[in-house]
This record gives sequence, structure tokens and C-alpha cells, in this order.
Amino acid sequence: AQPGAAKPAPAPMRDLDWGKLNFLHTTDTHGWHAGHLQESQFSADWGDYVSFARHMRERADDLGVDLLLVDTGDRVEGNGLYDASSPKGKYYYDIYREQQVDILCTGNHELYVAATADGEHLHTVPNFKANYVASNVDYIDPRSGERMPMAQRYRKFQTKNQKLDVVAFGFLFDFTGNANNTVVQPVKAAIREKWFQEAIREETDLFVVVGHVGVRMQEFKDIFGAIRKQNPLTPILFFGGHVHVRDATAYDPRSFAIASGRYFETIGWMSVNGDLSRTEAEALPTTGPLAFQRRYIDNNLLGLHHHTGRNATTFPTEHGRNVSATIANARRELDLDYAFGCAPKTYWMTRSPYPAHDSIYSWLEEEVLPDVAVNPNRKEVPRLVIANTGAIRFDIFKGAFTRDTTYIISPFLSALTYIPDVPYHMARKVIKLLNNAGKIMESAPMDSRFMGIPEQFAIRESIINEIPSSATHPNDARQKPLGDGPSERPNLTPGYTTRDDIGHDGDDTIHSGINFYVVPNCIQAEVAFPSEGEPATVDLVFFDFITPWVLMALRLSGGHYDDEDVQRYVDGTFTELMAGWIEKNWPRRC
Ligand SMILES: Nc1ccn([C@@H]2O[C@H](COP(=O)(O)O)[C@@H](O)[C@H]2O)c(=O)n1
Repeated sequence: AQPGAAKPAPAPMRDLDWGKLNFLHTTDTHGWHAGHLQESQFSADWGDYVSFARHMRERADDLGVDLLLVDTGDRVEGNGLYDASSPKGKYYYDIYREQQVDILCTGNHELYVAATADGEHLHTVPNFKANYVASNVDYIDPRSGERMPMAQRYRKFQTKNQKLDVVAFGFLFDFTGNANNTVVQPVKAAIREKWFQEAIREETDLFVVVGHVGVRMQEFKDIFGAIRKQNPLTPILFFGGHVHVRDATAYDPRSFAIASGRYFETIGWMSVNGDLSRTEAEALPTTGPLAFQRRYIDNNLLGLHHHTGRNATTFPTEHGRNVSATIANARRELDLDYAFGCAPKTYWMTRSPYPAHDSIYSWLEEEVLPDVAVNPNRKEVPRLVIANTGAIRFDIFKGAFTRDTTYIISPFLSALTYIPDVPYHMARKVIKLLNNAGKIMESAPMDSRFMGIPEQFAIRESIINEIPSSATHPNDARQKPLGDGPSERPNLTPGYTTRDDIGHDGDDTIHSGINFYVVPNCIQAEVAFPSEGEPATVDLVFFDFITPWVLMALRLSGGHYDDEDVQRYVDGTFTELMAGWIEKNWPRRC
């Protein structure tokens, strides 16, 4: 863990079930390779993960089984360790490569900005040349204009100990927001390609699909359908991401899919038992069942010690320590602990309802947006200022708001844009349409959920845990999370209490529950409105990311505007504007 990181508290644990084939899975780490310095349950860093993987590989060797590490993308954007350097990723690429990841793929965040895609092509792809798989992503060379696969389309290899043949794919969901130096082929088209049809006809013991795809998204179902049609009995294992939740499901009895959360809070564990080798299986009179297990490991040192049977002295390897030291140096050089101000209280994204005094969205709407959305030439003009909730990525904790926090909260280069003098009777309808457009904005790429937080692709209704449960046994499937308040098991720390298709026992650490309140796609501040009556026209100000939806909503309200009508409203990114607001409004020191 990093110097000064919060120390984890002991908690009741569930063990890992080892199988013949075992996996550790990271996804949507978004640059959090230093761990969560302020949150004890997630405060291990990438160096600790290096040590952990080493011990787990040794255990696999001792047992004569296999362990593979997989990563399903969105490794970048969302933390100062990646975002604060110039160029972005100056330190991150060399830190990430220290882990031996066996199969990895691209996420959408590797592709939003052309320079980020260049970085992926120049660094992570060659760093993991044999292991990086890009089944539906191409890169366009800026000099020659040549279009080429971002990496090999699929990977065929044998596991170390049991010599199991694996065919592995690496997919990205049907993402359309990529920069023009990359091409994302829709999954339905990719699986019709000759190379894919040949790959699924390879002689293999199992298929592994790593994907920056939610495990309940259609893209994974299509890939599963195509592989299964050709291979009625071969095990197919899916590792997903993008939606930022812990989740697991099975598409049929010989397949399994896991998603392992977000922000390096979680290390996913999947294990498989049964007749995996096709030659052995073919010799048997009938095909035996496969047994799949999953665990969501909280990324903290006490848990990692527990699962490896080690302690503070015997756990860290020299390699792991060096990686932790490299991260600490990078954080120091980037001055990530520089404080813009001191947050007077904690502001939550989804742990409190919106609106509320401790909702980050209420804070933005009531305090920040009215203050930063000011164009000096139009400051008297009444305006509606719309922000998409997906632009905010994390909670603000009471205490120092640092350079690191700015990227944690808002890593995007979002700009405030506007359409001047929109009739108010039209402009006022926009927010309602963005939040409740129903079927009109349901299908990609205009799916209105893309404006909101990724978690809400999976969680559609609030999860409130205020009623204490009567269940007390750690492995009791009836156990209900207990909320942030006083609990019947006072020793439990609040944390993930995941319910997936397999049951309620997926988390390695037994926690009391945390409330999740569903938030709207967008919020709106009314600024400089007349004290009485309604304005005839307003400036409609909004984050540039949501331009297509705003134009569509205006059209539905009878206003015919297009991209040419959209202008820059204020200089600077929203992240810079927010940091400036904090410097001005919150005390410098805590
Ligand atoms: N410039 C941007 C880019 C993205 N967003 C929001 O992030 C969501 C995607 O997040 P993932 O980590 O799941 O890829 C997207 O749906 C937007 O809500 C943004 O606000 N501005």
C-alpha cells in the first residue's frame, strides 16, 4: 500500500475455492493503481497485486493447477496517476506493465481521445504483445493512415501446468464515441468474420472471452451464441467490465461470466472444476458437469494476506515493493497530494438520494454550476445549465480535496457549451426529456443511459438497506445488508454486499450494506432568472458530451438546432473550473 494509505480493519472472510483452472480479474481500474488511499477496504496498490499474483501462481504450481490473470480494459482516465502527467500516462504505462497479465483487451476509455489510443498502441499493446487481444478494435497509423488490428484478433495458448488449450478473444462493446484514429467493429459483424469463424473451429479445451462488455449486454450473448453453436460442450468463460459492478451469471451450464467492479476496488476470482481436458472428457462415457466458483476480493492487504496465508512480513515480494515504490515516486513527482481546499463534509454520488444536502449532484447544481457557468459577455442572460451525472465519477470525502481528487471526480475534458437565446418554453422541456425520454432515446448510440453513471446500466432501482436483517451467520444466504447506521453485527464495516445470479455469497469480505440511490441522467441549475415571471428566452448551457441528446431533446420540443448552433460558453475544462471553485470557496487547510 502507499505511504499514508488507510489501514484495513479485520473483517469476517469467505475463502477462495480453487479449481483446476483459476483466474484473477481486474477491470475498469481507471488509473487507480495506487489503490484507494482514503478507503481502508481498497487500499492495496498495484505492487501488492504483483506480490499477491506471485503467491497465487506459486500455490497453483504446488497444487498442479493453473492460474491466469485477465484484465478487461478501461485501465486509464479517472485518477491523477494517469491523468495528471503531461503527457497523460507518463508513469502509468511502466507501472501497469509490471503485472504479468495473461489476457487483456481494450476498453472505451482507451479510445475516447486520439492521444490515449496512440498511447495504448505505443505502450500497452507492445508491452503485452503476446497477450493483448483486440477482436473488434483497429488502430489507424497517424503517419501512413494504414488501418491495422490494435492487436492480434485472438490468442491460442496452453496453460502452464495442465497444458490445457485455450482460445481467447478480447472484445469491446459496440462503442461509437471513439476518436478517429481507431475503428470499433460492431460485435455482430466481427463474429461473422472469417478469422472468427475459423477461431471457433480450433481444437481447444476451452474458450475464454475477455471483454469490455457488461455480462448482461447483448454483445456477450451474441459471442456466446456463435461459439456455442459450433461447440456444443466446450466450456466458455467470460470476463466482463464497463458497467462498474460486481456481477456473475451463466449463459448455460457449461459457461460462466463474471464482472469485477471498478477502480481497483475488486480483484475478481473465478475457478472451474470438472473434465476440462477434451481428450480426457472424450474418453468418458458421458460429459461430467462443470463447477464454477466466483469471489469478489476487496483490494486490501488484510484480505490479500488472508487468501495467501501470509502476513505483513511474508507477503510483500521484492518486485511488489519496487512497484509500490515506483508508484509513490510518481505520485510525489505529480504532486498529487497538493490540496486545492478542504471538503467540509462528504458528498455522495449514490449513497444519498438526489436532491440532498450531502448529494454531490445537489452541490454541483446549487453551488458550483451557478458560479462557474458564467460567460462575462452574457452574465445577465438567464440560463439553464445542464450537467450529465456520468461526468462525475466518484464521491468527495470530507477532508483534503487534492490534485488527485480533481481527476478522480471528473477526469474528462468536458467543456461547457451553449446555444444562445433558446425560447424558454422549449428549453425548459430538455431536462425532462434527457431524464425520461423512454423509447425515443433507448437504442444505441442515442441510449440516454450513456449520459448517466455506468453503474445504472446494471442497477435500475435504488437499493436501500435501512431495515436490519435478522440473519447473523456469515454464510447465511438470507443475510441482508445492514446499512451505514448501527448494525446487528457491529463489527461489520460497510461495503459491497453483492447479489448476483449465483447467490449472495460472492464477496470475500462480509460487510454491512451500503445504500444505492438511483440518480437521473442529468441535473440542471437555473441561473440569473428574473425574480418574478419566466424569461422569454434563455441560454441553454450544457456539457459538450451530451450535445447529441440535447439537440434531439430540442428537436422533440419543436426547436431545430444543430451542431453549428452550439458554441463554447466558458474557457477551461469542467475539471479546472471545479478545482478553481474549490480553491475560492473551501478553506485551504483542514
Ligand atoms: N467525455 C465524457 C466521456 C464519458 N462520460 C461519461 O462516462 C460514461 C462512460 O464511463 P465508462 O467508465 O463506463 O466508460 C459515459 O456513459 C458518460 O456518462 C462523460 O460524461 N464525458
